Amino acid sequence: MMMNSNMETIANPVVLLEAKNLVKHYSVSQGLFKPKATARALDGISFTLQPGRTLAVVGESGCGKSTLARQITMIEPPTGGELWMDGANIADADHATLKRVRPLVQMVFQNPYASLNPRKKVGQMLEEPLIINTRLSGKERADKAQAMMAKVGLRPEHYGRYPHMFSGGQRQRVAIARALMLDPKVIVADEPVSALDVSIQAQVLNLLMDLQQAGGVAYLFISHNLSVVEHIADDVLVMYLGKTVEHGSKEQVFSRPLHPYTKALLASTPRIDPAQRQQKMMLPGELPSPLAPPPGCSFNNRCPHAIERCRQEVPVLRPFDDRLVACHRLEEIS
Ligand SMILES: Nc1ncnc2c1ncn2[C@@H]1O[C@H](COP(=O)(O)OP(=O)(O)OP(=O)(O)O)[C@@H](O)[C@H]1O
Repeated sequence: MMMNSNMETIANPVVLLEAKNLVKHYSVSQGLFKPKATARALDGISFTLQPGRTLAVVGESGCGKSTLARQITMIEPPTGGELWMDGANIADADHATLKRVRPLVQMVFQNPYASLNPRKKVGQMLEEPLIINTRLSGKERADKAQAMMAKVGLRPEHYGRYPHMFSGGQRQRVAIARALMLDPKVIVADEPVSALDVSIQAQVLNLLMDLQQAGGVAYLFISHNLSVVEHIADDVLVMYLGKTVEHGSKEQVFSRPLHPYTKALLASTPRIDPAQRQQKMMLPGELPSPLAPPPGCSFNNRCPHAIERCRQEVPVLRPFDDRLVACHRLEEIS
């Protein structure tokens, strides 16, 4: 976790991907004869990803996590901000640059039942990215696919099988293998274990961690499940209505959450360690619509500490206690 450019260079000189003030707005129709509204799905998100590290992005459904995934994987361009990867700002890159950089970021989706083509055998699915992006021979592709299958814990005979012949956990292993075929530097994993049985989740998480240790890939790990995040993350970015409210190391955020929203999220998560259990604090109300966020701090209508200033002034994300937090009242409530 880095606070400023000096610390960044000292702490870790290698930054694989950097998002600077990333913005994604969608124009939304409100019906006939009504002007279009703007949904601020991402409203100025910044972070860096380093090799071998996992940044978890957490927040309630609708806070903008999947929108962020689509920007990082270059599925759609952001409305504003910068996204630096391999020396290029891919938020504003030409076709040739995108073609070069795209293979460096791969995605693992939530549902391995939907993300794998039911008509293709595992071998075909693994070799497809190689056919498109490399000039390897058929034999070389098959060897690479088999080697990757071994890495993710699949057996050689799985090569000729279709997805329906696998369990959920095995399908997710296939999806992970496919994501790794082009040796990406970054993998965006969007709720990669939430569709799996709880008994299988730890196996897949451990596989992701082993692969990271062996190959140095960075994960942007999107999840609403904080128990899973506690298991896998190095750093945590908490999002609320398209904005970062808290961003720090997992240890800092989990052991001493500062933003009232982070506190509420953690309080609603079952913790194994009794020392980490907190007084239950339920979040009142629902996440406001990104079409009409409340003025001032977007969390003010649900925050137990909100004062008049919170209803008027947007809090900036500022360094506090070795992390970044956006709250006017930190000094009083921390
Ligand atoms: N293509 C789109 N057009 C209009 N609004 C959109 C579009 N995509 C996302 N949004 C809006 O942006 C906000 C963020 O959506 P997003 O799917 O990124 O949230 P999320 O945190 O990933 O939620 P979930 O966990 O349910 O997927 C939501 O209010 C959503 O309605």
